[in-house]
Amino acid sequence: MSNRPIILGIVGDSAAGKTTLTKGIAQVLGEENVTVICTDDYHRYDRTQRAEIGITALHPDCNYLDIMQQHLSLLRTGQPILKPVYSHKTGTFEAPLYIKPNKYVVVEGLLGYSTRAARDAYDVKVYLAPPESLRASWKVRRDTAKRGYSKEQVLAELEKREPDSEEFIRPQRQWADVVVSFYPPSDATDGDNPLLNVRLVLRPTIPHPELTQIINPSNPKLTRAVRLELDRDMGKPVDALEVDSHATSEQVQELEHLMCNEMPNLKSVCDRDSNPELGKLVGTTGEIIQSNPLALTQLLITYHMLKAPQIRQ
Ligand SMILES: Nc1ncnc2c1ncn2[C@@H]1O[C@H](COP(=O)(O)OP(=O)(O)OP(=O)(O)O)[C@@H](O)[C@H]1O
Ligand SMILES: O=C(CO)[C@H](O)[C@H](O)COP(=O)(O)O
Repeated sequence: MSNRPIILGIVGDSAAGKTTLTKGIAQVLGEENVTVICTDDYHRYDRTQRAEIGITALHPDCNYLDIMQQHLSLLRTGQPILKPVYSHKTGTFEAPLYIKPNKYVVVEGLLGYSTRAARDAYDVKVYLAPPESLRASWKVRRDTAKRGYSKEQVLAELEKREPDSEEFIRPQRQWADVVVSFYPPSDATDGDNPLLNVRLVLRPTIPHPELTQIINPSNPKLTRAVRLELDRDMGKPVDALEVDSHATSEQVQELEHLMCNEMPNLKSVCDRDSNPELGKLVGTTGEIIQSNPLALTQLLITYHMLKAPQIRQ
């Protein structure tokens, strides 16, 4: 089918930032063009049952991965699904939802790359890997504010989940085309809420924008806060692009133009005036923060979504 939806996967551990990044991408692509699927809806057991059985939500046996896989295959060919619904508010299941895929589908969750058939459904695969200490602080803040847990409960849950994180979640990093790690700068002074840098691991599994100009020493202005280097990730050679939080808008825009000039469709996205939400984040006290590393991450992923129709079989 030539005009099937383009499917983006965003996988990572709990509170790694999947929903936050998904919202940013959907905003850039136009909410009306995007169907968002959270794979938490494929949990096999509700919260009480999980506690009784002594299984964590991260374990493959705790999820209907076969049904998730079937649904991904249906969405890939543009067909509708009847999706289960899990509520984080109540910890129980609600009535299923009829979902017809839009032009773009973003599938975010814990175990999206855990089977070969599921992995085959995506056009672009992203894995989120913040440092564990940052993820823990995000999880404490989010679960106490929005999911009705105490700080002690969240910390105990993180400890209980660690073996499953190690066995089932983190190995999925190897399947990603892009690994995104937001991290605090080494000289961060802003308590637990510093503006974050980003490191983007670019695997040669999809064609990335031509960015080698960045490592050209004739452009030293760009190399300070924006760096591209050759590296290894899980033993395999990769490019690693780093953008510091103090990169100026001018520096970031130079990088953006390298991407945007290659992709005519992306030009309208790159225009900050028509996309004022690019890189915007809600801070701890509800304040709006502008993050250039986030803006660039959103743009790179959007680049791949827009480019996917040109390279799909
Ligand atoms: N790029 C970021 N910069 C700053 N804070 C972030 C960023 N991404 C996520 N956070 C913080 O981390 C919290 C958890 O993020 P989010 O809800 O997106 O995680 P998730 O991976 O979708 O979690 P879950 O799988 O448990 O639903 C957010 O409420 C936000 O406070
Ligand atoms: O890791 C998670 C992903 O969001 C959740 O904790 C998991 O979905 C279980 O949900 P709950 O915390 O509501 O019991």
